[in-house]
Amino acid sequence: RRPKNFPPGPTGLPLVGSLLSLNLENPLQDFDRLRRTHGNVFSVYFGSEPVVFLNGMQTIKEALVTKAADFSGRPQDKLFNIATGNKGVILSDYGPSWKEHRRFALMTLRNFGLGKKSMEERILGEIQYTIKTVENSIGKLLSPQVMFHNAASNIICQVLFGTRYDYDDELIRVIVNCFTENLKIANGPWQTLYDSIPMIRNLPLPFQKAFENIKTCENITLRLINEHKKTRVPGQPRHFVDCYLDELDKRGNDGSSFSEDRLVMYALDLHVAGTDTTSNTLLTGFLYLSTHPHIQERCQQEIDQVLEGKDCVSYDDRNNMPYMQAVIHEVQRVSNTVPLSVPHCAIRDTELKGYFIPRGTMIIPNLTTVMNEEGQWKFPNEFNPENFLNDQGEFVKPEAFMPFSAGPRVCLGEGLARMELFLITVTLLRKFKFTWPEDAGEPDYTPVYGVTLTPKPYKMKVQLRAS
Ligand code: HEM
Repeated sequence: RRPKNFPPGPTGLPLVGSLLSLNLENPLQDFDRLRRTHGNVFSVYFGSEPVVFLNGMQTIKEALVTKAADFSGRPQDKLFNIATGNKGVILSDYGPSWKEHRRFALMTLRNFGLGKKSMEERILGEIQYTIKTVENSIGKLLSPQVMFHNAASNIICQVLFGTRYDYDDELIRVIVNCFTENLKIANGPWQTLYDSIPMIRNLPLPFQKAFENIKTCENITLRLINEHKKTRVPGQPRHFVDCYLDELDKRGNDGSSFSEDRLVMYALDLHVAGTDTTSNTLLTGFLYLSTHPHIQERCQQEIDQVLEGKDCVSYDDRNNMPYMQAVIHEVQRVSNTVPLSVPHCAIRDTELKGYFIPRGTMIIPNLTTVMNEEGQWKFPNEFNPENFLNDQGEFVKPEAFMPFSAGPRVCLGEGLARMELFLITVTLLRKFKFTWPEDAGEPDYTPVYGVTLTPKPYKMKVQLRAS
């Protein structure tokens, strides 16, 4: 039974709650239906645990920004908290250790202390390999899935370890396999069963694979970190790992939460958070660009004009490319890459929109309901860069643009992700023309549901543009 004045929602059954009435393959439509019945704040029982859903820009901002001190926790004692030993940053609860680590990453990623090579150079370096892959497909069909996945993964590896890996490298293959399997577990019934029925946690059921996968990734990352320790010069960091080791030296035994043990999980967290998200957004982008030739051509006109005489694009060029900026933001809006954000948790007893929310309640901000919210967008249900342009053709960002969520937990890699999306899209559009194959039938824009939304596999035709 719901606590008094708790957000309304469907009646559940003992033990399973409402799970049997949700389409677990893709519950987004069910959540939409519940919103229409119960309003912007409703609750659903996942097993015996009540979970509160937040919908629409106004409600989500009120919770995550205005009442940030009440809503910025993370649920604890769940499968992935236990499997990661709570040592990363994504699932770490609101508190000094999360705050210190978050601040450190933001500072380091903002180019302070990453060594001689800036973030931009690292991205542009990796793009050369992407160009080669596309060049090999000129006049043929290109399946961009693996290419974008590797580009995003390698950019993070460049930031973390100053290294890139060949596309068929064994180490990357193992890590990617572990991530993919764990994302599937994170999104499937075994995680729910583990979380809601504690007495089955030690049984040899499929969720044990999540523990094995994390151990495998930890061992690989630990080996890499140990190799870097042999060649590092203290005070001259080459990458994120060196910066962290310098920070450890500086702190000594000051009782802070920094430790080598923590670094391993931290590096893995950044890798997992930065790979599928960015690559799925790029995949969605090129699906729309290859099926909307007039939008692609208008981007190319702007790119040619602004970059005339320049060897390669720089991130600053975005300020002279309002149309390109609008297209990339529109791609992020329609790709809705992280549809349900990462679950939050109420840090103390609180209230929202007149409802009582007890401490420890799991909170899910449904970002999907903001990305296509009626009244917030000129064209909420179509792919149209006009959503980000004013009458003078200038780039404007509506308040409802929040694919990275909002508040103190807002995506820590937002700056890096935006730089990647801009530099990769502009470089590829400048050099190549992408078209939808005549015999491929109508494009299917419906994504495959998961922790991140993925476009269905597709192929595009590639031609070299006249220089
Ligand atoms: C298009 C790409 C990306 C999208 C759409 C995206 C989206 C998100 C979202 C929605 C969250 C949850 C925020 C919340 O809890 O309310 C998040 C968290 C996070 N993201 Fe991203 N992200 C992207 C790229 C990246 C990259 C490249 C990195 C790596 C540097 C990264 C690192 C993180 C981390 C560490 C968190 C957890 C932050 C915390 O709990 O304090 N993300 N991201």
